[in-house]
Amino acid sequence: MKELIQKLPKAELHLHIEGTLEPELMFTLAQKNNIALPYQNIEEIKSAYNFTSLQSFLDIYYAGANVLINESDFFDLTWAYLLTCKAQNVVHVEIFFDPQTHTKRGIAFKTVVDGITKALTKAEEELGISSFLIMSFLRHLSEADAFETLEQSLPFKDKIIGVGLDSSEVGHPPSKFERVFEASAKKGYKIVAHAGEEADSSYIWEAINLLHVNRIDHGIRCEEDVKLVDFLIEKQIPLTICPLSNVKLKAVKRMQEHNIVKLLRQGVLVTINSDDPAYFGGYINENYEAVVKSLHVNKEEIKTLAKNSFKASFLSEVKKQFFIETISTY
Ligand SMILES: Nc1ncnc2[nH]cnc12
Ligand SMILES: [Zn+2]
Repeated sequence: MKELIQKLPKAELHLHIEGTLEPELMFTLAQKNNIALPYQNIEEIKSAYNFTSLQSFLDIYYAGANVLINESDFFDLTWAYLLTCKAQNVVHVEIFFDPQTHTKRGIAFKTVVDGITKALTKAEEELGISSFLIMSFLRHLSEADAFETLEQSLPFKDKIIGVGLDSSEVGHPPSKFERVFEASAKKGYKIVAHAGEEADSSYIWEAINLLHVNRIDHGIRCEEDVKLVDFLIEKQIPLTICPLSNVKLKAVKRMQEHNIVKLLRQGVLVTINSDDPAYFGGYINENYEAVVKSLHVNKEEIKTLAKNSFKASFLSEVKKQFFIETISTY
């Protein structure tokens, strides 16, 4: 199975580029940019990654992102991730970035976008990896703040395919951002949102009915509501699930209890993704392997998961079909 997972072409649809900051690069950039870290060495960084909830992770994740200052830092971060994609046969990526995490610290929107997109362009040319960029609004901040970010993004619209919603979920429902998502859709952005990761299934309904999402990020709490699961199946609204993340952040107790395979067998369009791989102990292949090990999926189901990653992507129908047919030959 490990060999099959490695060989299959895959797309990654739920990946926060700030969440690919490995401790080694965090340390190097901190020294280069003269940023104080609350850790003396790489071992101390790694041992801080013992999360009890989404918020306990986010506190450390935002502190880590403080080392990203220059365009070249964003380039190096993104390029390192793309090299891992190449090694794992990930051929298409749809990457999130959190503009507010950086603009709040005085880093220009342009610095962030230029650094990331230069790496994405190089990856297309040199590694054959295609990509789209999605900017996420931080839901713990205000609606006004999100509107300001939407405005800032407009000069870079040709580089950004869509908008998302992430950060602290409970207490910040999709309804808080209904108007800014409506404005984003009017500008032509595609729409995704984190929902039902920690918060209940009503957040998923809101993401569908109020934000009009193209897909749901996480969405694992859909299973609380049979009508919602039926709706996801009927409309084939994709869920971008991140198994290792869910266990690390205690959204799911143990991998053996994860519902991804149950949802897959019911006909939900689920995909496997890594979320913040530098923090959660694995990139995409390690997520597939963890699911195989604990949930006894068979070869055909693995292939379906890989096919789903293309089906749920923003690629053209022709490209989707090409990858789906290629996977069928394995
Ligand atoms: N898993 C996650 N949930 C919400 N916001 C995030 N930002 C980065 N990773 C996230
Ligand atoms: Zn996420």
